[in-house]
Amino acid sequence: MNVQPKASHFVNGNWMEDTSGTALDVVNPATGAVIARLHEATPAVIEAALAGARAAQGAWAALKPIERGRILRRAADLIRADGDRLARLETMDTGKPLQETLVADWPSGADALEYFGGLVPSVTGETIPLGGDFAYTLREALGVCVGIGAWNYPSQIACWKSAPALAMGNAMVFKPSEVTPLGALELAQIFMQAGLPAGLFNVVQGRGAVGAALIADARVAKVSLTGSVPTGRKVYAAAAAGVRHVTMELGGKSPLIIFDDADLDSAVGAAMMANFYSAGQVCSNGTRVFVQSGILPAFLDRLTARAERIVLGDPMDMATQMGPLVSIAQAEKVMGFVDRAVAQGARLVTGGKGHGLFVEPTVFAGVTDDMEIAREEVFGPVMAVLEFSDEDEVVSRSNHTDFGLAAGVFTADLTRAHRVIGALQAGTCWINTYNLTPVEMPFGGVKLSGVGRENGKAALDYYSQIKSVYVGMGPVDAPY
Ligand SMILES: NC(=O)c1ccc[n+]([C@@H]2O[C@H](COP(=O)([O-])OP(=O)(O)OC[C@H]3O[C@@H](n4cnc5c(N)ncnc54)[C@H](O)[C@@H]3O)[C@@H](O)[C@H]2O)c1
Repeated sequence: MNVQPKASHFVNGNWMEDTSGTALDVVNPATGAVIARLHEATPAVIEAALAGARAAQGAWAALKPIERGRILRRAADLIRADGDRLARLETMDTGKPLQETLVADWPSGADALEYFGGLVPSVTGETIPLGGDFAYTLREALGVCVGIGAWNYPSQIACWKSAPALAMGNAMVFKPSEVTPLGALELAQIFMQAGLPAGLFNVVQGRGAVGAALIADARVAKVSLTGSVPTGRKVYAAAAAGVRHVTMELGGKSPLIIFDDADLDSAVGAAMMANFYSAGQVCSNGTRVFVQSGILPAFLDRLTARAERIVLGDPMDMATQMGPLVSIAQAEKVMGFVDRAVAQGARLVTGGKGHGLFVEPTVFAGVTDDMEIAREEVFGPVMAVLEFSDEDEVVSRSNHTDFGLAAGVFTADLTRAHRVIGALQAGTCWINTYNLTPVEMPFGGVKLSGVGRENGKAALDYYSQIKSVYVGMGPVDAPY
């Protein structure tokens, strides 16, 4: 399958190339082969993208919302009609197994386009009676929005950001992760086929400096980043200089709490989904698995048996359940965490070996709160199991982190489930399941894990601003 795009960038409705930009080779993580050669955006490309977005946005915002929504819903249909090819491309770009990319990545992106396309015509302002006079509010677009993506769900991220942005009448300049640049270019083609006017969705490639150049531009009203906390700090600070709106979807070290009375198989299944899906490269992963003492031996037995059956291999093979990590740098980083966890006294229950970009599903037990493996985001298939005895203790230990992206609770006692969720400092929570992120549900973090929400009705608030209009109905009574 030839995946070399016609050019590196998609700007103002056309492919755009500038070979004076630094080379950007796209590597298939499973084979090591260079599958596409791109160039980073130069100042000329960035200027063309921002100018095109600025020029197109006003007329787009002036359309009836139902007309904008129709184009997004058409884009969703086009994605679904081409689902197999798009999934293969995503697998070649990321290394994630086809059995995942067929159901999770582009399909979730299509859901977002359909959802926000259908939702936006129902967005209204309010009228405020003031005793004769009255006020009303309008929800207006922000203008030009910049989206910056991570490499773990590149196409889903591009859709999750562009769908609410475009629905509300904004234009977007999207910079994919330099590690996975291909999916966003496909999305740009899909939007054009669906009838999106030129200039409203632009893709520019590049490393962090290209993202930084976009954010610094005075034409930009908002930046939405999916990335790590260190990058989030930089992007947030740069956006603050121009007082721009932000959405920050950052990292996590989320707790998954399993009480003695939980259904064992469901809890084990969820813990695996929370650590091994996408080879552990999921921001909301429940990487601190707190297990109550009474169920711990049975939990570890069942978990080990199931983890050792996970099929690692060629991600294009439908039998493969776990592919390589996205890059050799990421694999080396993950193996560094594994080695240090052993050195710090965590008990390796299963896995622990790396084979190039492939890392075995790994479980550590006997993990204590102070170990690095319990404090830092690993972003690989590495689960840390921590023992606890009572509810107050586990809530306090769960919250003992600067992150706050997600959390999960497994128990048969529903009162306890809601009580514990109420006490956890996390933006996205699950009871008796884990890592399900339907587009209807707001998603995002608290504390260092982020600001703002993607998905759900809430996301539209983050791509719009309120205009208040006071209407005077009588003579003006001036004191002078
Ligand atoms: N909360 C979420 O929704 C979510 C989802 C997926 C991934 N993540 C997080 O993303 C991280 C993994 O992704 P990554 O390694 O690609 O993240 P990263 O922070 O290294 O990069 C993210 C993006 O930011 C860009 N960037 C880097 N420096 C920049 C700068 N100074 N200005 C503007 N842009 C800049 C990168 O080029 C990339 O496109 C993990 O921490 C993970 O938890 C969060």
